[in-house]
Amino acid sequence: CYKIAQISKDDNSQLAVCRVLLAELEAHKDAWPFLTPVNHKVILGYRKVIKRPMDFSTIRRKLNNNLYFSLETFMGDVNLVFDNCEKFNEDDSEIGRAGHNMRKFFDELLQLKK
Ligand SMILES: Cn1cc(C(=O)NCCN2CCCC2)ccc1=O
Repeated sequence: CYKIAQISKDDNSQLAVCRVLLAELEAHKDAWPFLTPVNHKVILGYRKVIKRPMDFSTIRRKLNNNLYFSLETFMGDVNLVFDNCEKFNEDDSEIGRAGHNMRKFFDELLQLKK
């Protein structure tokens, strides 16, 4: 029984870390391109180019619906946001730079939480 309790406690503490990390990402000044899903009706070509769209509001919903089982699965979706951004935007563009800044910020957050 103790072992089962121990596993679930770790998951809960890991998920608590995910909530803190997501709140810090959402609060960053360069988070604006990533707060809501990219509107592919407005951003031409996005649906064709980006096979797995992801954004912070979707991550928030998945976290609230208990769809992340570990810090690793949460990190997979956060990195997907930044990988999509690099694929679709020039590095030397406002959104491209925001994506690089946010990825650096996230990597630094993870170092602190270790
Ligand atoms: C991540 N990403 C975002 C966009 C974008 O334009 N987002 C809308 C941003 N607007 C700001 C106020 C309302 C919405 C385009 C390409 C892309 O890769």
